[in-house]
Amino acid sequence: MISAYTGTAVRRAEAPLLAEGRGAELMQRAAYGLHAAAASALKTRRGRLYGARLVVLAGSGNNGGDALYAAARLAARGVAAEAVLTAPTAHPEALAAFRTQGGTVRELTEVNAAECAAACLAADAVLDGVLGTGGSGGLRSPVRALAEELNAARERGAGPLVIACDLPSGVDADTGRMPGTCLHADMTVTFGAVKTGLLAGPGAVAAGSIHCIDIGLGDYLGTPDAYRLQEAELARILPVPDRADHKYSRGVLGIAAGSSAYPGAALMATGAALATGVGMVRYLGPEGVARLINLAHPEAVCSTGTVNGTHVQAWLAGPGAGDDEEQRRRAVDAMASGLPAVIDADAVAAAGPGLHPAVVLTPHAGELTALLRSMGEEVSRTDIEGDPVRFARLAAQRTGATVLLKGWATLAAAPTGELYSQAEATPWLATAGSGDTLSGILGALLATDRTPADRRGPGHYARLAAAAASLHGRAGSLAAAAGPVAPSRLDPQIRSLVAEFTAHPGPGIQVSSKSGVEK
Ligand SMILES: NC(=O)C1=CN([C@@H]2O[C@H](COP(=O)(O)OP(=O)(O)OC[C@H]3O[C@@H](n4cnc5c(N)ncnc54)[C@H](O)[C@@H]3O)[C@@H](O)[C@H]2O)[C@@H](O)CC1
Ligand SMILES: [K+]
Repeated sequence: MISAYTGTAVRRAEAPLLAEGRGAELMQRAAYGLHAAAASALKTRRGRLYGARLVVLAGSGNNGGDALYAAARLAARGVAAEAVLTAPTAHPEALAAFRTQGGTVRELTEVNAAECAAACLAADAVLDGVLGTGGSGGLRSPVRALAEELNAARERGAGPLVIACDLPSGVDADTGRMPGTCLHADMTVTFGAVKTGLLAGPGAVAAGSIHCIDIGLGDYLGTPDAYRLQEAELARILPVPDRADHKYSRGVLGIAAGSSAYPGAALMATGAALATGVGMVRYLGPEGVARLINLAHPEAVCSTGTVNGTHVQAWLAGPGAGDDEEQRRRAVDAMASGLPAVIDADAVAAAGPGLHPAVVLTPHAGELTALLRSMGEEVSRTDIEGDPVRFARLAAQRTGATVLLKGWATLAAAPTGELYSQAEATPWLATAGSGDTLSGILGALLATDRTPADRRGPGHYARLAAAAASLHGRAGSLAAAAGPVAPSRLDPQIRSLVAEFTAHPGPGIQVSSKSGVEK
């Protein structure tokens, strides 16, 4: 599992080490890791390191110091390195080390901005050391215009490899907010611990791949702010029946989804739940939809009954309910049943204060906007997309439910503040029906959850929701390898991932850190 910390927490952890006079040592560790990651990326890109062209953008702070020291090491290995100073001052020792290794230096001004941008665009790689955890507000002129040119080149599929030092400059390390322009990266080499701002919101989009370098803050970091599940946790969470099991003990999921207007949602949710592995699906809904379900999934047991008269371990309600009053009623009853329940799509609007953490609301940003407004919060969809950590946590805290906020990085927030972020999804999953399959996977994980009640600590349901988002994202990415994703055809990928994870728990993301990041 990856543990993430706010930038503020990382700075707090550094403070005692700085007080002991160990700042330079920490910076050398950071710079060494950054240089090694950059060297490896450059070798992959152009075959060899020697002769590569590098531009380092260096701001006035320690972030610029890290980048200059790393560039000095690269220059010592035969890289042609130029520094563009984005502030009137730069870390003096790092700048001297860079010059000693033959690096050339110029200061960015309004006058030479176009030349500096051209140098960046002609380089093999740009090291972004403009702002780190000490930055506030977005990038300012003239480096803002330079960043915009590099971002535009990236959009066209051109331009250099951009490697962010600690975090993409202009991203808020605590939250992932992007108050103005930020420089988008192909990879971010972050120090001490993964920052929450790299796992959520615009920061997660801008960061590219994340590499964490251990600089020895482990003992000082405290409680993480957020988590990302890896393969090992998925393997533990996915349901595996044992020999003593029968269909009821494995877990029965009640699904109240679909309507005569939207029957497909019920089909996709049921298919995904069966592919994830439940003992039984009990479907409640209109007879016409039930007939379609029985054609596609003969193992589902269908009726037109009520939530309160149906025995299950967990509920899934809302997908495709549309204007069907009976389905809406069932969603409300599922929320009030006291059982774990996934509440999706239109049914999210019926949520409000007084729920419990085993109720998992699964809105996208638009549905979360409506929910928060219904509780008196003045918020727009843009606000939520810009700062999803804050609003996912707020919605969980206001409702008492767990909130799974869907997006590029999907967030699962518990009412007690625990937060998970999963980003395995492919943009091909941004298509109608994706939410229905995600809700089916999550419904299955709730119904088959065998964690003893006294071990379901705070954040338990956020963890299950994150596991569902991860499995869904991975299934979508597998399917996308063969072309555009159709959520109704995702079941084989879900099944094969469940088989793979439950047979052979895979290794976690390779990270060099012992502190802040666990496998
Ligand atoms: N403190 C430490 O011991 C370590 C820090 N490390 C690095 O140090 C970074 C933090 O360094 P700093 O605290 O010096 O902060 P930064 O390097 O992030 O930048 C701070 C400087 O930028 C200015 N600034 C803030 N916002 C700005 C904006 N929007 N536009 C222009 N200038 C702006 C500030 O006035 C200040 O001079 C980390 O991100 C990391 O890269 C690493 O070297 C590891 C050790
Ligand atoms: K940076």
